[in-house]
Amino acid sequence: MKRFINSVKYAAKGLSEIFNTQNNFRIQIFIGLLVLFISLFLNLTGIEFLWIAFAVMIVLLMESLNTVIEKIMDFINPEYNHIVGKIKDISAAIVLIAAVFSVVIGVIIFGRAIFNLSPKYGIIIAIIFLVIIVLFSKRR
Ligand SMILES: Nc1ncnc2c1ncn2[C@@H]1O[C@H](COP(=O)(O)OP(=O)(O)OP(=O)(O)O)[C@@H](O)[C@H]1O
Repeated sequence: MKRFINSVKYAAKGLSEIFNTQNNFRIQIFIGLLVLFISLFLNLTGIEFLWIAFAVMIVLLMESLNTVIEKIMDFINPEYNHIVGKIKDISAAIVLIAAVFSVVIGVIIFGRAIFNLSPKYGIIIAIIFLVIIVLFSKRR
């Protein structure tokens, strides 16, 4: 039991490290709180609440992963390095994909609950995102 409590303590230290050093994490927590709070006032189904919770948490998870990767890279190679730059860029891309996924979930669920919008608009956003990746990624 003591070991479990210690693990929770270390995890809490990790969380406060991310919170104190990452501006994006703080913004994502603020937006997440707002989204979760608003969802309480909407007539959502259990599954929709689940997707909203998932959307909020997946961004925080990926931002934490991004922070870990950045810190590892800074530790093993503090100097400017082309490969380090690429790894950090890809790590940032992971967060972006999660964020767009969350927006898609939000548009589908909030769109229906607030504006009676078709879920297809969420899919259209996902299509636009994927098309942008294809169009703007220059092949080398
Ligand atoms: N050591 C490095 N070598 C090459 N490019 C780097 C290096 N460090 C950062 N970069 C470039 O700068 C971008 C931002 O990196 P940085 O580590 O500052 O992340 P950040 O998103 O600003 O996070 P944080 O504010 O938490 O440090 C990277 O995606 C990469 O393109």
